[in-house]
Amino acid sequence: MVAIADIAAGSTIVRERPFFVMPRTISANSEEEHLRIMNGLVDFLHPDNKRAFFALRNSKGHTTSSQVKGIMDTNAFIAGPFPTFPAKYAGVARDISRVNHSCNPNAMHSFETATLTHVLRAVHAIRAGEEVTVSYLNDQLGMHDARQEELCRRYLFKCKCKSCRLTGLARTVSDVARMAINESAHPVCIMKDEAAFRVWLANGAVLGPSARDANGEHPLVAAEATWSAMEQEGCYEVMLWESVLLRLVRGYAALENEQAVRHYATKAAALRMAETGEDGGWLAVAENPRKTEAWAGRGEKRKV
Ligand SMILES: C[S@@+](CC[C@H](N)C(=O)[O-])C[C@H]1O[C@@H](n2cnc3c(N)ncnc32)[C@H](O)[C@@H]1O
Repeated sequence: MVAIADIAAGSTIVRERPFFVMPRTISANSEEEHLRIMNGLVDFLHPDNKRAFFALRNSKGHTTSSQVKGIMDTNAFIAGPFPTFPAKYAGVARDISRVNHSCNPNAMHSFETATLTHVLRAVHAIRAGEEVTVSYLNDQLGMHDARQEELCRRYLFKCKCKSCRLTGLARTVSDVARMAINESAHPVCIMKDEAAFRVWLANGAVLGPSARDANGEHPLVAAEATWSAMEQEGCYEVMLWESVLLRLVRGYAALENEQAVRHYATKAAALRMAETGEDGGWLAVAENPRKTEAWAGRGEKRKV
């Protein structure tokens, strides 16, 4: 899929009802039952949709028991969750199923249970003519060889994305950056960084911008390094990105750096929009940094 116009960060690229949605597994050891249901659902499609379904790529070829299964295994995306049945669901769609994979993707898709639609949104600004990509990986923070192994095992292709085409030192730099993001995303690490940041923030008005935190680091320099690694690799780890951006916004608000607060709050708004379709209150912060709690906190400290 290629963008035919410039697309703003966080905005919707495609919103699409899947041909159908079904549980990814029916129950253990019931491959036959699963196949029977899948074939039944395809038979039931409107002829136009059935043609479009069979026009989708089948990368599994003869390695699967049927063409329908091969197409599903190649193209299905996660759907749900649905409140009625606690299983993982998969959906397949005419356009969204055409989106190629990148280990440094510029879009992400989510599923709206209320409207039964797949939504594809931009993670950052995409220019007209650029390919729109998502990640197929379970572990996007894996290093080059691990990513290639997962894509080859699950989808039988050798990834040719920008990150996978890196060689030599550039590949090592990318692998090391992903490893660092992975470490920062560990819940213990997030909690430790947050605790150190809080101490720094509490003393912020006294310590000033060059102060070190309880870890011996400047918390904003550390958070900025993590954020720039995430941007470089296109890996916005769910557990991590919001805590890092929140730290940057609060920290720069404490230092009364309006431009930096705007910058990071705008990034957070776009990522929240890409994930959920809502900005999570980040746009209000970007519009008025002086109204944030951390800004007021520093003012209060000064009066003491
Ligand atoms: C869901 S389909 C994507 C749409 C497909 N390119 C098409 O033409 O319909 C997935 C298949 O596209 C190809 N593909 C997707 N991303 C790729 C990538 N980064 N590098 C190489 N092939 C890729 C692989 O053959 C993969 O099995």
